[in-house]
Amino acid sequence: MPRALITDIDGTLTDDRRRLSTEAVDELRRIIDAEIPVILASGNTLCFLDAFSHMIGTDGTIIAENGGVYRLGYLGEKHIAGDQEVCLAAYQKVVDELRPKGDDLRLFSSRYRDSDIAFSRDAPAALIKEILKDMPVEVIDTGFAIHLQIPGVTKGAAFEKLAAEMGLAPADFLAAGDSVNDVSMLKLGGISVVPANASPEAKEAADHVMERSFGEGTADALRKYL
Ligand SMILES: O=C(O)COP(=O)(O)O
Ligand SMILES: [Mg+2]
Repeated sequence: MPRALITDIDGTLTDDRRRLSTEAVDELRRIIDAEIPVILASGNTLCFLDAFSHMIGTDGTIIAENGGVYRLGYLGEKHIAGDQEVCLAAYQKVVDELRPKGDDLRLFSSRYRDSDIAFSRDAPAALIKEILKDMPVEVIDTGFAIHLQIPGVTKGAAFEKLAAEMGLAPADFLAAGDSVNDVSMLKLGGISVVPANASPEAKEAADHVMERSFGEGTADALRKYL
């Protein structure tokens, strides 16, 4: 049985409007009080995750920017992976191509990002992938934002490094996620679960698809496996 948790946030602990599930928070606090280690893993920024970690009560062990940034505890070294300059050049190429056609592509929290680029879903990811097909970037549509990240910089890659720093193996973890940016960590978890709203790729990568959606489905998984 798992003895640690790694969980995504948007769509896994929240609903589709990013409203946090109080049921999920109650279950997280129960396992935190049982001294079960928790990694928060998100496409959001480090400062978002620091605030979230304090409000939930975890120890600040986080993966941000889909694995572009990760850190053990609040005081651990802030590891930065990838190359934001390459992602920025790719974003500019997309803007040059699509803004004249009226697509907005608003940047999300760019001043607080160290590794990736995230922007609004104002154009289909498939079109953005086509525009960037000759550039060394991954286009990741999480359902909440589109991210540009360097190949190999994933939540799963950061998960392996953080677990080692924690003296644990990925197989010791229950892994919970909802979207394509969680597949790499779902495949590494000892038991992987997704709520009913998860994307097809995430459902494919998971061991169990919960009956309920969003944070309530994840709360059911935490109750069942931790
Ligand atoms: O940042 C996003 O696009 C989605 O965030 P998540 O990884 O917590 O679901
Ligand atoms: Mg998510």
